[in-house]
Amino acid sequence: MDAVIKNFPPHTDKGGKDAESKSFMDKPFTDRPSQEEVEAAVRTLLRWTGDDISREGLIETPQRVAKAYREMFSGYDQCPAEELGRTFEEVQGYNDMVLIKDISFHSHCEHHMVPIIGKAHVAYLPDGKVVGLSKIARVVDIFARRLQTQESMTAQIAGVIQEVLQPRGVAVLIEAEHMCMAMRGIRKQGSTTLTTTFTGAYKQDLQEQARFMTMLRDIRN
Ligand SMILES: Nc1nc2c(ncn2[C@@H]2O[C@H](COP(=O)(O)OP(=O)(O)OP(=O)(O)O)[C@@H](O)[C@H]2O)c(=O)[nH]1
Ligand SMILES: [Zn+2]
Repeated sequence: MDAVIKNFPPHTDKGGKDAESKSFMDKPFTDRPSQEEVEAAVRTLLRWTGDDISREGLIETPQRVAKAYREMFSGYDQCPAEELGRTFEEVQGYNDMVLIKDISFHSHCEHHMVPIIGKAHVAYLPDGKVVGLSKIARVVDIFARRLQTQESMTAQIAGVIQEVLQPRGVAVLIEAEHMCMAMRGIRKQGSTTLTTTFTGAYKQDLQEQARFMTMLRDIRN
């Protein structure tokens, strides 16, 4: 698996503006440690909690955590652009908004590595072709299963859809609760953060933006 990942350009190898703008399209380069190294690191963290790593309930925890991390961070093994590669043109000339709302996701904040739990709402204005609806949700999941800030994730989702599908515009709204603000630190439960990214017509035309927001709101009420 690692060999496959390494065939993709490293995301740190930004040779210029083009390379940077395409960086979200590739699978990030990861130089993964061995299973033994990961399990040792988890044992260190367990000791950091103050618990006894030799007690029965914790013996297999390092192995379980390593497995859970591979699942929760599987987005590093996937290329979001690939998911959008298959499009459909036979849609009877439909070129109005396609809105996929309430795409639930779990991510992890890159500052504290604790969960971000939220929903993404994604709309685009087709330009002659549409993409399978599930593929939009797959793109959300791929970016969610990486270490994130909510701002980056919002921009990445909009960016890859705009770049690969080339619609007239993309609108992304994410609403999420950050556990690093609820479980620790400031400890504010129930506070939600909203972020938006608009491209193309959604950026240029405030009426299109308003239509997106209205459709989200009206469907809810
Ligand atoms: N902008 C942004 N900030 C985030 C996100 N997730 C977490 N944060 C914030 O990242 C900041 C990190 O701040 P630091 O002062 O470096 O770290 P800290 O001492 O743990 O901060 P506190 O959470 O205030 O205790 C915090 O204010 C978090 O609320 C995100 O997705 N976007
Ligand atoms: Zn955080």
